[in-house]
Amino acid sequence: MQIETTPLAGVLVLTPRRFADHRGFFSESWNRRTLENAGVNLPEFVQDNHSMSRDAGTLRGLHFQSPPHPQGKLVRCGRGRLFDVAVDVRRGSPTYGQWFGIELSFENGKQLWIPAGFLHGFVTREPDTEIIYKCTDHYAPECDGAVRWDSAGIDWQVKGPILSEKDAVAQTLADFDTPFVWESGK
Ligand SMILES: Cc1cn([C@H]2C[C@H](O)[C@@H](COP(=O)(O)OP(=O)(O)O[C@H]3O[C@H](C)C(=O)[C@H](O)[C@H]3O)O2)c(=O)[nH]c1=O
Repeated sequence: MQIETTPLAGVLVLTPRRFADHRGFFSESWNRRTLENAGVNLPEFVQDNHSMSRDAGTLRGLHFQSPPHPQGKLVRCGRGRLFDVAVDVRRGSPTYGQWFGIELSFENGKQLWIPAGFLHGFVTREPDTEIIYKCTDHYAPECDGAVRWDSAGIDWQVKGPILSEKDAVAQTLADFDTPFVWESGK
């Protein structure tokens, strides 16, 4: 397991080992003990999500769940290719409003750990792209929120993305009154 830090404290890039042979490959996509042995203690996951986006240029985000049901997410790409982004919205964070993006694909097997306190979104780079992610809290529609994809200065490298109705009318980051507080060292 390769573990890389990012410029946003708490956000990690994880790359599980792949055992390739003449049939293809095998990989442990999630193993708590492997991470704990490497000094990474993630919260408990209680829900797995899986979505498929038919067209390249489909953008889902920027989403969050506010307290009391904030969600940390461990994200990977099961098929195709996508650009995954986390935006720091923890009040008081030295990187408030900053974003980190990375290409996740079936080919590269990379995963992005995004703690609670971040907006999350992605744009697909290929048709029929599937995203699979583990969440640290259950879906709570009353806590579900969105911030406009184009209001955080993110270089999505996409023009006219395919959006849900909800995402098309979301608030801007400038108008967002974050419910998350920076807890240094977390
Ligand atoms: C998120 C979620 C949704 N739903 C239902 C609610 C809607 O009827 C339907 C589609 O939901 P939505 O349009 O919010 O799905 P996405 O646009 O893919 O949203 C997700 O995409 C971004 C990138 C995320 O990080 C979040 O997990 C989530 O916000 O699934 C559920 O039943 N459970 C859930 O956990």
